[in-house]
Amino acid sequence: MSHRAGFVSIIGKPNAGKSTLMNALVGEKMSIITPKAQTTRHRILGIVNEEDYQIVFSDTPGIIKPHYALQETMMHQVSGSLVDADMVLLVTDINEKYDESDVMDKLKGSTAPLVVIINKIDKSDEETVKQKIAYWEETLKPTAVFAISALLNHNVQAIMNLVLDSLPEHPPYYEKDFLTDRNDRFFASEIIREKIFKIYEKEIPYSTEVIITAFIEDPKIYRISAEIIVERDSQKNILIGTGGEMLKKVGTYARKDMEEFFQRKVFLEMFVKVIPDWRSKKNYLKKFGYED
Ligand SMILES: Nc1nc2c(ncn2[C@@H]2O[C@H](COP(=O)(O)OP(=O)(O)OP(=O)(O)O)[C@@H](O)[C@H]2O)c(=O)[nH]1
Repeated sequence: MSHRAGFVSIIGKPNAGKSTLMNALVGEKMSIITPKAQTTRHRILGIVNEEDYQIVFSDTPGIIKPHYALQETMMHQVSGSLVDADMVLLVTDINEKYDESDVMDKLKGSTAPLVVIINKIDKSDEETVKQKIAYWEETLKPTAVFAISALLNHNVQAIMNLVLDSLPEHPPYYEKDFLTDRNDRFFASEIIREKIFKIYEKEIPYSTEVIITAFIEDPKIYRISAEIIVERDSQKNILIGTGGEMLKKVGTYARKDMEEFFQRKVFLEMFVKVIPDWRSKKNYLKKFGYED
C-alpha cells in the first residue's frame, strides 16, 4: 500500500491563533495557548498518524522584529520550519490590521504551496470575512483561503481535507507511534510556563524561563522539580508573592494540568532563581535549548 507524508508549517503573527489551530488539527493539547502574545517560543511538532499517511505539523513562534537574542533565535526557528515545508499555513487574525510585512519577508524564501487562514471569524461578521478573503486572494495569490474559528473548531476539517489531498507520496518521517518531537520534561515546563503567562502581568512572563531539574517516573506518581528563572530580584518577589501565595497558585494549576496530561498523580516542587539578563546572554539561551 502506498504511503503519504509531509511537513505542514503553521506561521503568522503573535496571537493569531497558530497554537489553537495546531491543537485543533492534531487533536491534542500540544502547544500551550494563552491570551498573551509570544507564548510559543520553540518550534513544536504535532504529528497525525494513520495507517496510510503521516502529517507533521509544526507550530512556530509568532513573527516579529527581534529585539533581544531570545527573539532572534525564535525567528530562526520560523525560517527553519519553512525550509522543509510541503505546505505553509499562514494564520491571520481577522480583527488585526493588514500590515503583515515581516510575515511576507519570511515567506519570500518559501516555495511550498501557501494557504491563508483567516481566523477568529466568530468575532466578526460576514461582510468583513468577504473583504478579507478578497484581500488575501489579491495580495498573496495563495493556493487557498479558509475563514475559520480555530477556537470553535469551525471549518478546521476543511483545512485538514486540503492538507490530506496535497500530501506527497513519501514513507513516514517519524515512527508511527510518535505524536511529537518533544518529551515529557518539555511539556511539564510548558505547562508551568502557561500558568505563569496566565497569572502574571506585564514583563514577568516574558522574563521567565522554566527548567525541569528532576522528573522521576514512579509507577503511581511523577515527581517533578522545576526551577523558575527570572532576570531580577524584584521579579522573583512578584513571582513568589506575599507568603508564597502566587507561586502556590502556579503550582496548584500546573499540577492539575500535568495530572491530566500525563494521566498520573504528580508531585511538583518549584524554586525561583535569578539569572540577571538571561534573555540577552547567548550561553544561557544555548543552555535553555534555544540554539538553532
Ligand atoms: N475568538 C477567538 N479566539 C481565538 C481563536 N483562535 C485563537 N483564539 C485566541 O487567541 C489567543 C491566542 O491564541 P494562540 O493559539 O496562543 O495564538 P498563537 O498564534 O499561537 O500565539 P503566539 O504563541 O503568541 O505566537 C488565545 O486567547 C486564543 O484562545 C478563534 O478562532 N476565535
